[in-house]
Amino acid sequence: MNDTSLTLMQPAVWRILDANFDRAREGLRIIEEWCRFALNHQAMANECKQMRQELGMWHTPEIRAARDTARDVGTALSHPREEQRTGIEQLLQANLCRVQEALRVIEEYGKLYSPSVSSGSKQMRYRVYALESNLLTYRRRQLLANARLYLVTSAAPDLLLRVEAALQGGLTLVQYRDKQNNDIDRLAIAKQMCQLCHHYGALFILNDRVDLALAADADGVHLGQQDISIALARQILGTQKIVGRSTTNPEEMERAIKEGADYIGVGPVYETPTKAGKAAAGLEYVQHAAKNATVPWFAIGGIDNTNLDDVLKAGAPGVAMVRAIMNAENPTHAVQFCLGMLNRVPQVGARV
Ligand SMILES: Cc1ncc(COP(=O)(O)OP(=O)(O)O)c(N)n1
Ligand SMILES: Cc1ncsc1CCOP(=O)(O)O
Ligand SMILES: [Mg+2]
Repeated sequence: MNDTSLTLMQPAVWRILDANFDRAREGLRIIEEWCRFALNHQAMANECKQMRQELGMWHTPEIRAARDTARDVGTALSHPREEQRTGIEQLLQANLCRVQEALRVIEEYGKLYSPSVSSGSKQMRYRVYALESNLLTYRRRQLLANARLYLVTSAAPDLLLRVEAALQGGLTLVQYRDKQNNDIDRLAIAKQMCQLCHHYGALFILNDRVDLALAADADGVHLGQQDISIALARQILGTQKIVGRSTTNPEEMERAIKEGADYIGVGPVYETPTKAGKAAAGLEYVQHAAKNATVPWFAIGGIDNTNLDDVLKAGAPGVAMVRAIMNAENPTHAVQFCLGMLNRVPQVGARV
């Protein structure tokens, strides 16, 4: 490019850089506020702050002087998706994308202005990708730590409608458990259920199958005692996904926690046709877990509104249910009733 065309082009490049320095800083500020005031996460808030300050140093007076908002034809442009935010996940995701796009623009047009700014913007974009992963991971673990009610699904002709009804009741943790369908149907259902859960800000866990959990981009997998190791599950899913393990006695609990389970199932508390042939572990094991579990845990097995109070009195901070919700006439009301009982009992000790 010759000097003349470069000189003619320069103001336009400065305007582009000016707009994108602003976009990147504004987006980072929005994410920083959530990290600071909602998550109380100083490290992530500081990471946003440091990147904003670096962008401020690159945003020179000559670039700012090129601003011409009056003649900016883009100020009148909009899209419905820019106007709506259905939840905090979508708000954060929209601003993370905004920052990443702006940094990509700065990287490209910066090549015509300052190679160091261009390369610096590229490095900063990777920091924003890492921030996005860390934010998502933190959000998953926060949701898991705060979950009191865990729906484990069973076969139903209106499965997704029932799960949605349960989510509308305030459910925040769902496990898709499917012992009948072939893998093609399982994966199709898993992808739909995952999308549904995320729309409601809930976690989606897949039972048994790490491969399908990976393919469906589930938030995690639940492993039984006969399933693969947690280490192998993490090798396949990555370290940012949730891995749960079933336990029926103190030895299995100790082993599950030692191998790094993010949460454990404790049960079956009572015998249940949903898992026929499995002996009940009883309330004694719930009491043992209440005294000894050092990770989030959920009592499971034969629990419904007739015995939930007993399970809570035994010390369970959270419960997993299949029939009590899946077979309920109104899953929304069933979830609301159980959450009402669960939330009346303060969570004893940290669930993290
Ligand atoms: C929360 C929770 N706890 C225990 C189980 C049982 O899982 P598993 O032992 O793998 O048995 P199946 O569910 O595969 O029959 C669970 N699914 N969820
Ligand atoms: C999957 C599983 N693991 C232990 S008990 C159980 C099933 C619980 O089903 P329900 O809540 O209908 O008794
Ligand atoms: Mg299993």
